[in-house]
Amino acid sequence: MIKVAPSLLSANFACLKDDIEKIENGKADWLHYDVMDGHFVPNISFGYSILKDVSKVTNLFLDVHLMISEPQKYVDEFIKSGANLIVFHIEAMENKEDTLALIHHIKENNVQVGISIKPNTPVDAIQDYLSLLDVVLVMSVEPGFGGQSFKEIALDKIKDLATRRKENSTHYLIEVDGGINATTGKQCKNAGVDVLVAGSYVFNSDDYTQRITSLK
Ligand SMILES: O=C(CO)[C@@H](O)[C@H](O)COP(=O)(O)O
Ligand SMILES: [Co+2]
Repeated sequence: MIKVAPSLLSANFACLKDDIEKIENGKADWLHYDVMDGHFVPNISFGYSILKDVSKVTNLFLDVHLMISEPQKYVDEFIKSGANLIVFHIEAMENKEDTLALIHHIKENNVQVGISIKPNTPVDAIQDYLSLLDVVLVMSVEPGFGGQSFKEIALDKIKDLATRRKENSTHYLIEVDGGINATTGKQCKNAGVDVLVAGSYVFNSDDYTQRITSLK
């Protein structure tokens, strides 16, 4: 069964607790938490203090998507604030040594680890890390904003990641993020995705449960 991870970026920040309860009651599997620093991406969202408060009002698995430069500098704060999964961008890393150190650091803290790739980054850029990852996050929009249109290039990457996983007996989940609705969600499902992130499709609706169900 596919997992659905509503992105809190499209929630009403003045009533976060209510919106979180609604998606939890609506059978969301994960809560996707988008962190933006105004440097790696041209937008600013929320950081670890809000994550800490969020973690106190939900039992949902907290999927933290770090769209920040130098993720190694801040990762401990997100670990302390209740992240269950930390996903960082390969484009934010300077070299292989730092990338491996960050992966191992997150794992040693008993938090799951993922790497994300932007639409123009090939799967080959993360080939060396695939066996170490719990999640690969394929961006189907340029990171930075909710409400954009799905880029089809993500479908080939999902298929490619599913093939590589089979060939190499690795275990990562394939997650897709950006422009997901019932139609694009189905395309991703057919390509072999495991986790659908959906922001505006879920939260710009009067019935979150119906939207989550339609993705499953
Ligand atoms: O990481 C991001 C955007 O950078 C996402 O998680 C968005 O928040 C998804 O929003 P929709 O495209 O589903 O509206
Ligand atoms: Co995201």
